[in-house]
Amino acid sequence: MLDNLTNRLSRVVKTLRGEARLTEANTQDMLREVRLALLEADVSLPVVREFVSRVKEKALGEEVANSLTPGQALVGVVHKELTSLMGGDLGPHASELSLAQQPPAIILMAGLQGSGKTTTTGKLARWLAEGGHSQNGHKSGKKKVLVVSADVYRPAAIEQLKTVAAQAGVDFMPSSADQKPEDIARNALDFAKRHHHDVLIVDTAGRLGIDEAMMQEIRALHALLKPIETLFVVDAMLGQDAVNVAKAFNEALPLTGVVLTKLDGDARGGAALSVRHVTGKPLKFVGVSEKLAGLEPFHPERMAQRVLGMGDILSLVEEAQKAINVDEAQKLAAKMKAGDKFDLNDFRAQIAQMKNMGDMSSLLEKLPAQFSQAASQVDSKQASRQIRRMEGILNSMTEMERAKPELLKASRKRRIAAGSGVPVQEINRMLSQFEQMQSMMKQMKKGGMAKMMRAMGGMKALKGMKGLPGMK
Ligand SMILES: Nc1nc2c(ncn2[C@@H]2O[C@H](COP(=O)(O)OP(=O)(O)OP(=O)(O)O)[C@@H](O)[C@H]2O)c(=O)[nH]1
Repeated sequence: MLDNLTNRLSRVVKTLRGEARLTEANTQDMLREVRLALLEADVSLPVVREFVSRVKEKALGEEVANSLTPGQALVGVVHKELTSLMGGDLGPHASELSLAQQPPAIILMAGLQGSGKTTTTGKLARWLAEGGHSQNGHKSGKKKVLVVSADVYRPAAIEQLKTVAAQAGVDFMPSSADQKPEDIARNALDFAKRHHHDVLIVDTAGRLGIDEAMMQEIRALHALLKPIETLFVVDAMLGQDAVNVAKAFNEALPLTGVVLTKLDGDARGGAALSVRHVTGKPLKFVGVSEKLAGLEPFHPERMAQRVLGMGDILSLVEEAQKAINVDEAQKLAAKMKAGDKFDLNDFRAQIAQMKNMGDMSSLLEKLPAQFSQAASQVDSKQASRQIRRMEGILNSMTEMERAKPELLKASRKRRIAAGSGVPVQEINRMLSQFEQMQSMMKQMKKGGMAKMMRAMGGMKALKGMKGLPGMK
């Protein structure tokens, strides 16, 4: 469901690295991606518009300014709004079935032909009989369930319900095509009362499209039975059409909830959000297979998390902050391995990567034990300052100069000093340190080098570099 939202958001989170906070400008891309993802998933346009504007409002609001990173803040806002769109705003138990009625609690099933009404009746009966139901978050035990079909137009429908009732292990009330739907309902209710059923589920006739006769019939059944739950069953594959069907049923009947079936198919899932939005009624269940066990209670929060692939995105946010460019890191490592070709251009690239990985202190914390002792003696603030100064120097040099710093004349060094705001002595010191480092590299054993590379930031990005000795 809504796979694209995860993908698109991941991409946006990546581009947000390095941004200090969410602004009108940098959220624009994100909002466009969210919009596209929802439209691709078949969510209807008005719903998309409203959702996007809510995310925008929240993202630019107060809450975000104080949060850790823009990426996290953003995903947080989308998650919250998605939960609310899926029904989280209706309260924590809105998705639960309500059965708190003098038994039998009656559930009326409504929907188009082929939407999965009969199958869902069987699934629901089984689920209740097995004690899957909970009230206010607490399990409420196994139920004695009776099912009946008021579909007098299609005798096969009655047979079908009989079969699923047997599979579900619940009681089935026979009915026949020559009876009136209301008589069937009355008889079933009477039978359920006499036999102390906790729940009576009434399956109704479907039509190929919305027609007035069908609506009247189900309204009459509703008036007679006064069900505590009137569930609208809708096929997720209907896509945009689901909205119109949902609207018609919602106007004809006081629906209490929605069951979205066939979510296991090619359905893009967006219908769920639209239906929820146009009816204002909670999604209570989703059908995820043809089998009787294929029914899942709907949890807005969990579904939103699943849609967002929350774990993945959050770890991606962290990854993005480290912002290690894998290609770059591999190139550098290859050069360091060679030992001699590592010049100031590479050094500059490396500094940029280290900066992206976060401040020095957090970087040092990630070092393995053998390095952390030395690291603890480093003043990380000072180190960060030092790195910034080195970067200033390197940025003031040309690429050619960085490749062959030994050619730098004194007059040129003075100009670099002026350009970077760092005294000439410090430039000289840096250059000679770098020279030492280069010769050290040449001498260093390859295994030792690999170890050092791995230590630098616990570089996940270097994982793929099997070629280096000492690398796993
Ligand atoms: N894959 C999948 N198939 C489902 C699901 N729910 C129902 N189906 C299938 O959808 C088809 C129609 O389901 P029915 O339960 O017969 O539909 P109905 O709404 O009762 O149709 P009528 O009785 O004609 O009004 C059947 O082949 C079911 O097996 C589901 O969640 N997933």
